Amino acid sequence: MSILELPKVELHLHLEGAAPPTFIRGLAQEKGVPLEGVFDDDGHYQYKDFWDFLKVYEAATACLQTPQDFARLTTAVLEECAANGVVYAETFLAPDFCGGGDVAAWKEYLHAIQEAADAAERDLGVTLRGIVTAVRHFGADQSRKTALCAAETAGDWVVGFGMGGDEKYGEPKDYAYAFDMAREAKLQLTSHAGEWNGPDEVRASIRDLGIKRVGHGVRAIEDADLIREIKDKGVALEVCPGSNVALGVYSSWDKHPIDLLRKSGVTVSVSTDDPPFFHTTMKNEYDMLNKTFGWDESIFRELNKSAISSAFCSEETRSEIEKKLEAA
Ligand SMILES: O=c1[nH]cnc2c1ncn2[C@@H]1O[C@H](CO)[C@@H](O)[C@H]1O
Repeated sequence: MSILELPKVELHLHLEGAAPPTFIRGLAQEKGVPLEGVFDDDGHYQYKDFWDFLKVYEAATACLQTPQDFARLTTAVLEECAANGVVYAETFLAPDFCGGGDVAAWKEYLHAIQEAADAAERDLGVTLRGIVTAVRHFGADQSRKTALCAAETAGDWVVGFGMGGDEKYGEPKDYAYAFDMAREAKLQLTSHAGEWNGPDEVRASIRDLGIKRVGHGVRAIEDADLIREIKDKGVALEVCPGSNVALGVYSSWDKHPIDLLRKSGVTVSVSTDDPPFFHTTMKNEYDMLNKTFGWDESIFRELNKSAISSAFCSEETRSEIEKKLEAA
């Protein structure tokens, strides 16, 4: 089987960040929302660096205003996932963009998102689960509101709690209260770390937030003790190589540490992060990993098996997806 056609598991996907540009432009036009500076002349998302990317991301998200808009977004994103052979995805959902952290409003948005996801599972064969996500640069107070939204909707579908955004803002321990609240609600935990900051950020996030997965985490490669700790604790890294190259964390694919991380025995998975922003897809990630590091079918099969084993879903869902992976 061609590696591009393999069934795939994707654990690190921001829902708004996966919005196709045509979808955002259509919605902005419908609602009369100006989108200055969001797109270049060719209609692609444009940004100067990571911090500008965060601003453009938030500007594009401004035209997503109702639960129905998020339902349509979910459908558009899952169509892309299915076209790339993704059979299971976990997506970051930010209550900040879905009612501003108000629990009642969040429940309405979530209901709409879940309905669209159920339809896509039925029609396209792609299973989605949600990770409610705080945005770090919105601050620790806001992260508590987000954690309350997460705790109030924790269950079979909202399976995790996480944090994304600017890791140069504050410190992991500032967000410990939010992560504690989520843990008490039986949510599984992940946080972005070691994308822009170095190994100490990953170490502090594992220690102070009790996370079992790290978003990116790639800069852990700079510290052999940390690599040992990550393996000992069974922490898995959600690696997004195309994102890291597009944003300039690494200057080219051949400088990316994913192959070294895998060879050192760290559990890694592969995701697209915010695919249209980074001109990537899951098929493109596989293609580039194959071309750059010679990853073959057996490595990709191994990768997907270990990704589903570190997924946050129920055991029942996990074994259904495992069957799908084995059947192909
Ligand atoms: O590549 C990334 N690195 C760090 N944070 C990100 C990235 N992509 C998106 N977000 C953050 O996630 C939030 C929504 O889930 C976005 O608001 C953005 O701050």
